[in-house]
Amino acid sequence: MLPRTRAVFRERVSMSQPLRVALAGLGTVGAGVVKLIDENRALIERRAGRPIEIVAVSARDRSRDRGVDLSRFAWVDDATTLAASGDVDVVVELVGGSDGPALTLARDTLGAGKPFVTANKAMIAHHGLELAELAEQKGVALKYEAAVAGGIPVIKGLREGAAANVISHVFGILNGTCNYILTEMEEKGSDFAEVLAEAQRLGYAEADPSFDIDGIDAAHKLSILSSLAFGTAVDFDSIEVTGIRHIIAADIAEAAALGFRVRLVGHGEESAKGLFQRVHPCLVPLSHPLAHVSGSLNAVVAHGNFVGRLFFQGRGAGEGPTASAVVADLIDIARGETGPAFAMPVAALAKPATAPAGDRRGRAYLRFTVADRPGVLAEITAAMRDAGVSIESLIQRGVADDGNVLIAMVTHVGPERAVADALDRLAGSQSLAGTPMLMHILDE
Ligand SMILES: NC(=O)C1=CN([C@@H]2O[C@H](COP(=O)(O)OP(=O)(O)OC[C@H]3O[C@@H](n4cnc5c(N)ncnc54)[C@H](O)[C@@H]3O)[C@@H](O)[C@H]2O)C=CC1
Ligand SMILES: N[C@@H](CC=O)C(=O)O
Ligand code: NA
Repeated sequence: MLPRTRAVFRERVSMSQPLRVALAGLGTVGAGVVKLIDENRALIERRAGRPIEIVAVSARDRSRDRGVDLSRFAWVDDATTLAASGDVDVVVELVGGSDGPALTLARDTLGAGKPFVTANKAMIAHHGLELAELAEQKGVALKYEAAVAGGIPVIKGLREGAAANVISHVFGILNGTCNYILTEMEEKGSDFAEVLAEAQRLGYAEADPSFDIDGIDAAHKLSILSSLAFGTAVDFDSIEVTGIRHIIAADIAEAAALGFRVRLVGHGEESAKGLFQRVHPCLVPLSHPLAHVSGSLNAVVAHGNFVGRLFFQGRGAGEGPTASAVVADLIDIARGETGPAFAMPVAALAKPATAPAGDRRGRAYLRFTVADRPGVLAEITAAMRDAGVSIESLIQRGVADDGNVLIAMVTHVGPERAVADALDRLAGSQSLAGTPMLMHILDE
């Protein structure tokens, strides 16, 4: 054992050495990290207390022009070998995918006792607890600020800033692609497919964009946020997930006529009934701040028992904002941070039961496309009456090109199970020309 003065001296020396970074994945985010470190190098060194230097990179295609000079870095064909390299202090994974090379690299890096940074919410949602345990055993950091809400420092905000609070709710707009699509449809009346293609071009969408539009990406992020907010084990499997695929332009127009905007919202709540988590398109009243979160912006709201309501907003996707979060994690590591990856050590995380959705109360939006004949509206309202659902407002639009009529309504506050019951009563009705659309209303 070194005498104390020599140990302190050795630590000072290593803290003044550059932090040597290996980067796996040079797509939207990876290229952004290279650009950010190049542009803000001097500032980062002052803030981190030591230089942060990329020393090795790996991607599928070596020849692609990414707008950055890669010739100064060692090129590695097999990213999984980066973990074992003696020249690398920390590995950054920006490849994606919950399993495969990303997971191998995470296990190998942490297993080798090196810190690991990732933007990969799919991997953290599915394997975060295992990786966090490994990081704890090895006494190194597992960091993933970019994985939730891109550039917004919401992981830090909940894990550190709000750490002294009991948090009862966390909810927000967690997918930039969906928010961009919904906003463009609302503002320009654009077509869904056309806007999705633009979101892909801008680098917002996942490799498989169905993860975005079917709500899976938002669910990955929600599972992580809930864990941080409530001190519970990450629980992706119990999340109820509905995406935006079935929203039509008329829903957006009717919502606007009724005083709402449509947003994909991830919602986590912990109560005596257990943990409730849902991702679903919601109608958000214009008076609510989330209604004004547009384009690729994300926002997260959390309620703490001492701090009150917190509202985080910023860019949730894209090269610059995501790189900003990745490099912030590197700065923490350069400063010597090694705390638990989640709200507390993995063994201390609670495992609550799943709270039943039907017990919840609220208002709902329902849209029916129906045949234009007498008695149809009466049939729908009778199903509502029989299920105990009270209607607050209702719009019926005239005959469309296909001969159908659109009926949109907002219910009064009531149990969600009653609305589900009304829809069950109408299932198979000859009057309906398509599956009804149900969206809950965000009233908190
Ligand atoms: N694009 C965005 O706005 C955001 C992305 N993320 C996450 O960041 C990660 C990266 O996303 P993007 O940069 O958008 O993806 P991308 O598809 O643009 O880039 C992926 C990169 O990984 C490389 N790659 C693929 N397989 C590889 C392998 N076996 N070995 C080495 N490299 C390999 C590809 O060649 C490419 O350079 C994903 O986990 C994504 O979910 C997180 C927040 C925002
Ligand atoms: N595909 C994601 C990217 C960031 O996480 C999104 O659209 O939000
Ligand atoms: Na973030």
